[in-house]
Amino acid sequence: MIQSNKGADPPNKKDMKLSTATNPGNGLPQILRLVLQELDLFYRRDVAGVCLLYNLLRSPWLQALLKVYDCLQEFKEKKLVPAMLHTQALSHEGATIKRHEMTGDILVARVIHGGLAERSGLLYAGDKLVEVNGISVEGLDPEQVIHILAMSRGTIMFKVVPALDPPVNSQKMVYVRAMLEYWPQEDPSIPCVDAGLPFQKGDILQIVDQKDALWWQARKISDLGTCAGLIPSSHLLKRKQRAFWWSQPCQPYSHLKSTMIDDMKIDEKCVEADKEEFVGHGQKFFVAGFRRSMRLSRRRCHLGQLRASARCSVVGAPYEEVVKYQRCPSDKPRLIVLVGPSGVGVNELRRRLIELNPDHFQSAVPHTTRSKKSYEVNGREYHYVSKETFESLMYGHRMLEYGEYKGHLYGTSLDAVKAVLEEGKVCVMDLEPQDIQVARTHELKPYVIFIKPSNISCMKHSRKNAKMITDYFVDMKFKDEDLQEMENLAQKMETQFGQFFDHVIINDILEDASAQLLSAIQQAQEEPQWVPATWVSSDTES
Ligand SMILES: Nc1ncnc2c1ncn2[C@@H]1O[C@H](COP(=O)(O)OP(=O)(O)OP(=O)(O)O)[C@@H](O)[C@H]1O
Repeated sequence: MIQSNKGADPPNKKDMKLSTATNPGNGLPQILRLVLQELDLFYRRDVAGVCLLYNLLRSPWLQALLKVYDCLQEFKEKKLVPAMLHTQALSHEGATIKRHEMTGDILVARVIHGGLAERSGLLYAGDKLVEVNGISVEGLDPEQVIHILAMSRGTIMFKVVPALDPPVNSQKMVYVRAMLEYWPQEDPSIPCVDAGLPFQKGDILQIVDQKDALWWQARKISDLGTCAGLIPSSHLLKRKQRAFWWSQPCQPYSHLKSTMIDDMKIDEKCVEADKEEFVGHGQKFFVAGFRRSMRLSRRRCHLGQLRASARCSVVGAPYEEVVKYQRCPSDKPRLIVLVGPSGVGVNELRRRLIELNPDHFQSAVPHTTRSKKSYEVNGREYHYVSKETFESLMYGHRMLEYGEYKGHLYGTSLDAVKAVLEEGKVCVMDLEPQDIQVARTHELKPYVIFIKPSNISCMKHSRKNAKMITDYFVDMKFKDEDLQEMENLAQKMETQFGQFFDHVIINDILEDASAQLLSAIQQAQEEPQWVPATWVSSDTES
């Protein structure tokens, strides 16, 4: 990084000399002044034609041209670039330098967007650095140049030979969602650590410069006032990802502890009947999608997948182009997806939301291959289908999620979700994090809310009377290890899938979390949000 202008000292004599390109005592302007004095005498005597000549020579455009001529003369004599030296100082966060591999010249590698160097318009990538504060940099390493800069006080003067063709930034501004995190300090390949921009999964970045194939310049949208920083280009990150992938031994993912114990037998009596209903506004509602068997099947099926996807997620696109999307009131509502570790309260929050306004919020009716019970109605609790039908939905990619429980298949179809949205209702569903990708289509435009547990000491208090459902017991009190496991799983979900979360709610006080959920859903439906660019282009197909 070029460091300069450390103090607020006025420009020194050298600055002044360098920044004075023309000497008013010499050159054409001086000759012109003398000619005008002569003409003035004739003008007063009213000699014919003198008035015309006098006005011509006094015209501002001629004066300006002559000044330019004088500047150019001086430029030619000094062979270097006094015009560049008019700058008093460069920003301390303005440019990076490098050594040319063949010539050994010190070149400006890049000018950082938003820094003083860029705003001054006086320095461009490719410019050759000749002197710093009168000291020649010829034959020096970039580090030695930085050292000279670090030792300098007050205004710093650069003498540069400009690049022949300063690059023109004609690129359009692009916004991306970071699908991984990046820490410049941990990246030995970054050309200038100080110029690096650290970011987290899910951060929205404004890419301001993609001229370099390997290193882009970007800002976080939460911090647009600052100057840009260096980030690895998509191409470079993919290369790094591939290298990382091949360097990893194939692990059985023992670090992701499963809550599922496959070989234990389930006590049929413990997992009670599927029937669930609740009362709201003086009416009895049957709420689909809350069946215990359904939730248990989902959990059993997907805990295995969470392990498998740990490796797959490494090689996805590092950046996803995003645009601001504002839903029109006439558009279908966006799908609301709740994600969270088992027991955190996803179903409790969803149930409360629907109870609050069942005409506005609804769950999708799931499919099952188990037989219908006497009190159930096809299409109300479940869509009852044969195994063949279910499998054809699965293999035809018509299922957003599915799982097997006690020999029966359970799942939520795309059509069931669309049916709710087409009624103009907000469909609220819970998904395992590895299924979010399947739901991310321009048709559903899902808004993903991560329900996160609060810390264990808070949960011990808030979950005192709470009951959880396991494979073996229906209403079991939370033990300390259950809370610990919930916290661990939440961390893993965030680490692995945080890039897909549009919003995070910490479920500590149930009433607060419910209110936050309601307001987040309203924002998702009514306010502009960043969504993948492919969701809003006119010719997009999901
Ligand atoms: N903030 C909270 N304070 C107190 N109790 C809570 C809170 N959130 C949820 N609970 C209770 O915790 C228990 C588990 O919640 P819930 O069934 O919603 O979990 P879940 O995330 O849907 O997981 P699963 O699908 O495994 O049941 C329920 O008894 C619920 O009432």
